This record gives sequence, structure tokens and C-alpha cells, in this order.
Amino acid sequence: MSVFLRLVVIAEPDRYRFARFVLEAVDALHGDVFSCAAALVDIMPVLRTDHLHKGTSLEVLLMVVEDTLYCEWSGRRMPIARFELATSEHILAELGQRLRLASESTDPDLLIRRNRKIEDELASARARAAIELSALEEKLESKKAELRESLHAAEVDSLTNIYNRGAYDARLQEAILRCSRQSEPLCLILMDLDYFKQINDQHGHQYGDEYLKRMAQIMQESVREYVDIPCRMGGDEFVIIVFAGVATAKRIAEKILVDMSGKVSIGIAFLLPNDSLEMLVGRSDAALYEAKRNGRGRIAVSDEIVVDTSIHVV
Ligand SMILES: Nc1nc2c(ncn2[C@@H]2O[C@H](COP(=O)(O)OP(=O)(O)OP(=O)(O)O)[C@@H](O)[C@H]2O)c(=O)[nH]1
Repeated sequence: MSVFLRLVVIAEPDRYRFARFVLEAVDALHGDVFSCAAALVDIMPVLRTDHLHKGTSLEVLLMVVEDTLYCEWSGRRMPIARFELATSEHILAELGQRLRLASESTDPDLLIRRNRKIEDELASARARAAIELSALEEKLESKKAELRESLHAAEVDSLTNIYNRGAYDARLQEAILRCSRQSEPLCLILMDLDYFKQINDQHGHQYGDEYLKRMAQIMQESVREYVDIPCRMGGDEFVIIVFAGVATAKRIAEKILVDMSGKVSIGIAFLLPNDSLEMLVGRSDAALYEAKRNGRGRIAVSDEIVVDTSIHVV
């Protein structure tokens, strides 16, 4: 027995399509098409009654048993045609394939079912993709946060939480380029705590740490937030990049000096035309040296190189 076509018969025009397939099969297998047509005249009303009786689709099989073509559904098997010559499995397989393709391309219900299947597959693929996408987005966000954290850690001094030496170098380079190009004022305030070693020695390293943190906090409170840039150079040395002229830089320095009870020496230098980073830093160093040399606890401005004793806090 060889079932070579399995067709789901739903209603009209499926039954007529089925009849056409049967005739086509008989013709392809060199059977008697006329006697097959006569057999179909008997079969079709039975098929219709069974279909109506069942109320749903019928699965109808076309099969060859020895030299006879049968159609079978709902446990009923009816002969349709006889062949003179034996049919090979190969021919039946080819015929089955051809009829299947023809039935699939014309069966609207099958197409609808297929569309539904494709839609279902698409919907689940979309759902899977959405889950994967949100997992990826989550991963990306956590990677971004990690990156932000490591960038922050690379730029910030862990004790005082202000910019470290590396960040200071980069920010100062940028600031000099920008202010030179746009002829904007820029000052450096360089600061070194006075006798900090003694503070450490007298009160312990932990107290010294708190003292450094307090200095950083005072610096932050003395500048314009998101404008000027306070940094810790290392040890007890601090610096502020001030995007303003000497008057503002002096006001900032005075506040820090007072808030630190006069226990810090401060050198101020401002950016001159054609200044290099080294020249500006060199002048602020020289000013700080002057402040230390003249008794500490005071402010020196590089162009004045006179010690501003009026601000000295005892
Ligand atoms: N507690 C603490 N001390 C530090 C830290 N980094 C550097 N120091 C100490 O800071 C002190 C700096 O001493 P010096 O450079 O001699 O400066 P000074 O005692 O302030 O002297 P002058 O600047 O000349 O007034 C040293 O004793 C360092 O050990 C830190 O992170 N925490």
C-alpha cells in the first residue's frame, strides 16, 4: 500500500479540488480517466454526507494498493481506478509531491493556517528578541556604570574625593588651550598646608587624613561649583584652576586661608598671553615659595611678588 496524497478536505471547493487531483493522478498513472470520473460521481455525494455529518474537516487519503487506486476517509475505503501497469513507488512519490504542492498553493484554509503559524513563530521570536534585548540593555547599563565608576576612580583622589594629580594635569592643559584661544582669564591657586608634618606627628595619621579632607571640603565650598576645579596634587599640596581673573582668585584664596585658620600658604598666578603650562605652573610655584618664605599662612600673587600680609591670619 502506498499513500501518496493526504489531503484535508474542509468544504467546497476542497471536495472539487480533491476530485480534480484524483483525475490528475489517474491520468498521470495512465489509468482510465473516464471510468475514474464515473467512480467519482458515486464517491462525491458520500464524501459530502460524511463531511456534513462530521461537521469538521475530513482527512482524505489517496493510496495505491497493488493495481488499484483507492480513496479513504473516516475508516471508509473506496476504489477509484485500476491500472494495467504496476506503478512504481518513485512515480507515486513524485505525483504525491506535485499534488501536495498544488493543494497547498490553492487551499485558502491551509494558507491561513500557515500564516497563523508564521505569525505565532514571529510573535514568539519577537518576544524572545525583546527579552534578549532587555537583557543586553541591562548588561550595557551595568557596563556603562562600571566604566563611569572606573573613570571616576581614575580621576578622583580616594581620600578627599576631589580631582587627583592626573585629572589636574589634563584639566589644566585643556583650560590653558581654551582660555588662550578665547582670551579668557585663568588663574592657578597653589596651596600647601603649613607644618602639616607636625599635625600628623602630634595627632596621628588619621587626624591628618581628616585635616586633609577638611581642606578639600573648604576648597569646594570656596569655589564656583561646576566652574572652578579644586584638585589634590598629593600629600598636603592642593591646587585650584580658577576660570576668572586675579581678583576672584584672591577672594577664593582669602576665604580658604581664613577657613583653614591661616595654616596654609598660597601662591596665585594668572595666565599671560603666550603662556605655556610650565610657565604658568612655574609662576604659581614661585608665588607659593614666596608665601612660605615670608612666614607661611599668607597669599602671594606672582605678578605682585609682594607678600599680602593684610590677609595674614594668626
Ligand atoms: N595623614 C596624612 N599625611 C600625609 C598624607 N600624604 C602625605 N602626608 C604627610 O604630609 C607631610 C608633609 O610634610 P612636609 O612636606 O614636610 O610639609 P609641612 O610639614 O607641611 O611643612 P611646610 O610645608 O614646610 O610647612 C608628611 O609628613 C607626609 O607624611 C596623607 O595622605 N595623609
